[in-house]
Amino acid sequence: MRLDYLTIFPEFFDVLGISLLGKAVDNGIVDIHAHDLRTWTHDRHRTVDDTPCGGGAGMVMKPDPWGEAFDDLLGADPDPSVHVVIPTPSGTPFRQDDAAQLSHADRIVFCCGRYEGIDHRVIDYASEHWSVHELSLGDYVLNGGEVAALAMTEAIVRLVPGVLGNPESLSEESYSQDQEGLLEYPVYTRPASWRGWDVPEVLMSGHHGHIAQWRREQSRELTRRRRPDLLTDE
Ligand SMILES: COC(=O)c1ccnc(N)c1
Repeated sequence: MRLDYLTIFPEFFDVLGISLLGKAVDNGIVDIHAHDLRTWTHDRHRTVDDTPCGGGAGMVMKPDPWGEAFDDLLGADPDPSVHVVIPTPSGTPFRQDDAAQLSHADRIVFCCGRYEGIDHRVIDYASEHWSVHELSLGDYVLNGGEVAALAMTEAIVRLVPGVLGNPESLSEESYSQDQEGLLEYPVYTRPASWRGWDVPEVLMSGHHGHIAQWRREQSRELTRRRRPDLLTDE
């Protein structure tokens, strides 16, 4: 899997060389390239933004640098197997299913906008050539798409075979299919008693059936309280 990041702050993505994702890069499972969008500017000030047509506050990212970056990175031939991800507060919610689908992609290009956003014609042009995903992490605004791109990257890449040491752990996580899309149950480890709080007895019983039932009940109760929208049968 090759991941490209178009951004005016490429140093944001230095962090991807650390920990699990760093190992995935070392093992050749993932190939990461961060690009400074100003590479594709030609004026003395390396300008990437301009005033919004129609007026309004702030600045909009000019289309030209993006188009020239696409030309260099992807060429002009349409290829639906290339996924262009635009992190934006106006995107569709990024969910575990999106991470799962994108974990099968061979190529993902993250376009990290700043200011008031990217000239919409960039998205229109990309949509004619590649598979475009305008995705939001949640109902809040960030200063740029970089932090969101990092979060999406981690959610996606950890699902790629060979990245996680123990793929078994994926099956019991929140939102995983094996968890019926419910929130993950509370977890405990030693000591059995800590500052007056004890590990639930059932988890110390060694009775796998009872433990599995307790965990299912905990997941459903937690989901009912925090995310009733995830409960399909109620
Ligand atoms: C500039 O990007 C954002 O502000 C952003 C991106 C993805 N999700 C969000 N909730 C915000």
